[in-house]
Amino acid sequence: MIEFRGVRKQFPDGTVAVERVDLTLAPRSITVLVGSSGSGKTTLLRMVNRMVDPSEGQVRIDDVDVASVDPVKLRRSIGYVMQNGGLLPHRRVVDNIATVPVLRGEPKRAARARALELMDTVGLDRSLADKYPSQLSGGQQQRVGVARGLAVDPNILLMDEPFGAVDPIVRTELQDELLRLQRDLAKTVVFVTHDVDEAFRLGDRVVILRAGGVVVQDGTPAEILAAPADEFVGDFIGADRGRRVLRRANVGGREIVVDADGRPAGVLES
Ligand SMILES: Nc1ncnc2c1ncn2[C@@H]1O[C@H](COP(=O)(O)OP(=O)(O)OP(=O)(O)O)[C@@H](O)[C@H]1O
Repeated sequence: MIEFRGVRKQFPDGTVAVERVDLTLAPRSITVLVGSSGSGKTTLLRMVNRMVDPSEGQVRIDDVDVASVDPVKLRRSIGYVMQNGGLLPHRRVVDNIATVPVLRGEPKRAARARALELMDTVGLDRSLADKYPSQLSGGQQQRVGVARGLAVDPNILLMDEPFGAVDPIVRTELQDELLRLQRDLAKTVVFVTHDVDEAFRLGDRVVILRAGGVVVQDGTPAEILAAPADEFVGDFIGADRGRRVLRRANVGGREIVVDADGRPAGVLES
């Protein structure tokens, strides 16, 4: 379980990135932090593995204040997937995946064998193992990033806009893959995005932030859609603009559902 208790972050230049956040994230589920650029999502995420330390408050993992844990040790026990995969360009795919286990002292052969298994897990063909990141497509690179995040067999997986740099079709594939993986692996996932559709698709729970790092709403996608906390949230999720409004329509005696633009969205079961 990850807890943020009265967490605030003010950087030395005076910028307040996170303003007194209290959150408890359920284990083995996906929590998505969503908000526009600069709303403090990345800062909040990085406090979990101490890439950023809070100015006030505490972040606790399973009831231990992370401030009391050696940051290097902490970072090597938590999976971290960043935008563009964050891969080392001069290392082969298999070595990229095995990086942290090797740093932790695992024998190279065992780490490489496990890296190959992880390639299967994330849907990468093993024939790509000896390629360099630049020889892979964007989607394949993101999969390598996910495999690398899983390589230390972490309980917690932090994902910072991991699918931001790929086209919409690949993005949907990667989202499906993450949901499938999560059904099998059941990690505690904290996922950052600025895309509301991605947040609603992936999140068991969604935390909406606004500028200055203030949490404006926190709930399941259904709760947020049913009752946006305020105008800001309504506007942010597109409810106010009618973008998410679905209507019934009757076509040839069968009831279907159409979206705000009149496009068919599905059929209505009685
Ligand atoms: N090291 C730093 N020093 C000063 N200000 C910073 C630092 N890191 C981040 N900030 C500021 O803190 C605020 C929150 O940044 P953060 O990266 O957490 O936002 P974000 O919601 O993740 O944004 P994005 O979606 O653009 O990545 C921004 O105003 C940013 O400019």
